[in-house]
Amino acid sequence: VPEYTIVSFNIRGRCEAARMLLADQGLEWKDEFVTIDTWLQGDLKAKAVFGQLPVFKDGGLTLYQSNAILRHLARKHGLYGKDLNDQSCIDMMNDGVEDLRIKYLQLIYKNYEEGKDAYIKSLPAEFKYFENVLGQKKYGNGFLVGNKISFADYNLVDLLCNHLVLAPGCLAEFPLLSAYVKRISSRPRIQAFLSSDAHKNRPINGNGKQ
Ligand SMILES: N[C@@H](CCC(=O)N[C@@H](CSC(=S)NCCc1ccccc1)C(=O)NCC(=O)O)C(=O)O
Repeated sequence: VPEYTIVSFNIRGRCEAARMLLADQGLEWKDEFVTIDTWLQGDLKAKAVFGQLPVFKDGGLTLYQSNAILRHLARKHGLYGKDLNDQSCIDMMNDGVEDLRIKYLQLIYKNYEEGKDAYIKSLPAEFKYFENVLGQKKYGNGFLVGNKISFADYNLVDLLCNHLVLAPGCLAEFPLLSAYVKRISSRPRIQAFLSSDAHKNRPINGNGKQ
């Protein structure tokens, strides 16, 4: 029986990065999808620490907050760098990814029709920071920090994949970011996960906009 359970809406949303991490690491998990009706009628929301999904269960541990879930898995599975400095740099990078994710979600859920064009025009200014980070890597632009994948990489790749749906050419002027997304998404288990029906049939967001 898989030790991990993800309880979420049937969307990629804030959990797909964790699913990508689990798949890449060869780890099993169970997905429990909650409908909006169940969520609003049931006591799931009332029991949720912040009244939100996703929930992650690891044996007796129940975790909310998608970034806390990523960090928990990173600590358990060696995806948090080689030392304390790496951990802090990885935290810094993941906070940068979260900043962009919040902007993306704001567009999707609050301002899609009116805000889409301006948001896409603002992307080069956002992406150039990550392009610069990859350019500083002495390991040939391998990962955000050091020469080993971390939870921040799964989080960024998931978010960039969402952006490639929103604006297909958005990485064209960022060779390092384009190569980075290709390289990580073609890791065998990630490639298998991304081509699975489970992934492909899951909408990116909860309101059908992408
Ligand atoms: N900081 C949290 C944020 C979790 C979150 O926003 N969860 C949303 C759903 S996931 C998401 S990306 N939300 C974006 C906006 C949204 C709100 C309500 C429903 C669907 C989407 C949620 O549970 N909404 C239901 C509710 O609040 O009753 C995290 O990182 O997990």
